[in-house]
Amino acid sequence: RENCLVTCHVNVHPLWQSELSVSGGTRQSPINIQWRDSVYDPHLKPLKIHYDPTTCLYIWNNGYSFQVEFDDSADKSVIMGGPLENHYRLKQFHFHWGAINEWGSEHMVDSKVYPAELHLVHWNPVTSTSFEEAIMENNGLVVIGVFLKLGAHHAGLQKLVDALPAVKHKDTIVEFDVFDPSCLMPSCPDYWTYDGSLTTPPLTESVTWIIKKTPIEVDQNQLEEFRMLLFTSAGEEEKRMVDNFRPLQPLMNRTVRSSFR
Ligand SMILES: NS(=O)(=O)c1ccc(NC(=O)CN2C(=O)C=CC2=O)cc1
Ligand SMILES: [Zn+2]
Repeated sequence: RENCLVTCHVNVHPLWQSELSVSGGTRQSPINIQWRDSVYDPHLKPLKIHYDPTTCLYIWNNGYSFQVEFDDSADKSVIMGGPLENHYRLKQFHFHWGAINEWGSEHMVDSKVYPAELHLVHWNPVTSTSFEEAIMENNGLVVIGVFLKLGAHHAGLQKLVDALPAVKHKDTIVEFDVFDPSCLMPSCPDYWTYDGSLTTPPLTESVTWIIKKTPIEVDQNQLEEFRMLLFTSAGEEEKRMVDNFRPLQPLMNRTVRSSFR
């Protein structure tokens, strides 16, 4: 007897309903990372991360996700090494998640989807004079992707979760003065890297993606706090902020490199 559960999900967020893909895009994100097709690159160095917790400024709800913004006026919170030729400055981090634990991440690994994905967004101060300029530059940005899986309570994340009720509605903001996002990094150094794009408009093909192999664990309550946020502003009919991920994009003529055998 055919007994299958078809878990399908239709992304209805207006942003992706029109699924505007950059016309003629050849390096769009997110993608499904096929582990067996990724190529080990022995020249890839370990990623070096130096975040200064005092560069943390505030959290805000931008109508797509909640975002933590950093003071990027100096080389205080930077990453280097890995596939990078110079250092990149941390500008912001945000998350993507689903309405239920069965989906939510943007990238997938061998078609495995995670309940959520963290993006730490950095820009190249050597080739650009501002984040806004770097968005338009080829390889102007580096985004580190970290998968979240259901498991143990994440103490570091909880400080962030406790602030979410204050940014429930779109365009609300709350001060968030000291936070070290390296507490959200898995201890395993392994990553994949490939050339891609922003996953929300302007979808520019300016991103060197670094996707960590090992997920971090968060608990059910923490994921449910994400799902209490709203896409909508105060006074509007409430729309829960869930399923804020872009559908998979074609790999086209790209190779995903791995830092590990
Ligand atoms: N999901 S992702 O690919 O990491 C992705 C990352 C970033 C952006 N866009 C921006 O950062 C736009 N932006 C500015 O220009 C200034 C603040 C701000 O949020 C879009 C998508
Ligand atoms: Zn993102």
